[in-house]
Amino acid sequence: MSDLLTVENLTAGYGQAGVLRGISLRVGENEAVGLLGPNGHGKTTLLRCVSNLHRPTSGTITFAGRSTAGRSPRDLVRSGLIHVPQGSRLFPQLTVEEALRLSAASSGHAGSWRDSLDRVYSVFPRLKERRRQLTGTLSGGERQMASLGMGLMAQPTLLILDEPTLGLSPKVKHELSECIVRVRAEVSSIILVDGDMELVLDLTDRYHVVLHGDVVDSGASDDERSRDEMMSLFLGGAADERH
Ligand SMILES: Nc1ncnc2c1ncn2[C@@H]1O[C@H](COP(=O)(O)OP(=O)(O)OP(=O)(O)O)[C@@H](O)[C@H]1O
Repeated sequence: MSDLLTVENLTAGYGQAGVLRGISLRVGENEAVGLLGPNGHGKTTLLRCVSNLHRPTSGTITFAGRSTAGRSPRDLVRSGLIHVPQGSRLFPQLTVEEALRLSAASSGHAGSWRDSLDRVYSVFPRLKERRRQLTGTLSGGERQMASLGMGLMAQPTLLILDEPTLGLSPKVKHELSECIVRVRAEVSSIILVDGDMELVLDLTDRYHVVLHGDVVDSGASDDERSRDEMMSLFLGGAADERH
């Protein structure tokens, strides 16, 4: 499988505080990769570096065969690297459909918005029902669907989803995860970060555990053996924090 994204020896932080400590990973074409790990260990920072929303201190990132260094987030969006951030904000005064169209236009796909819209509505029937509703009045789950839908409207090759189910009830989470299964059929590759380990493993092919800014464990997501080991890594990492 050829690589769509490679991250090599990446370091990054905020001021004097180092967060990423030489982390490396790769995402293949037609692959969904999950990032797992306790809060505050650098997953979001890594994703922000990949999208050039945060500048790494050292290391290299290659997307679709080209270095991302020095490229604007907008340029990366136009080349198919789409990041749906944690708690992403919508435009509350726009209807669902207006927000979806805006996403197509701002990512350089204004000409094909109708086809994209049909695809998004087939992935998220709930968004079709709500298409004339202002996004500011959507429920939490619907808001997440709209954020993911906006991501799809940008015609991603790599779709980065950071905590899509954060704060959702189990029922809504289940509905959203079914949508993510359908999203997978629409895009080449996905990086998924979520606090729900089972959900991440169910929706991905491979996983990495990120602890203290580095990958400490990786494997196939359907490998039962690793789940227990992962839990102890998590709990060990969280325990380190408290000491
Ligand atoms: N803008 C910022 N300024 C200073 N420190 C930050 C900033 N953003 C994140 N951090 C710190 O960097 C560390 C890593 O945070 P990051 O959000 O990357 O972790 P995470 O693994 O994604 O956690 P979570 O799952 O809680 O989002 C944390 O200690 C966090 O407080």
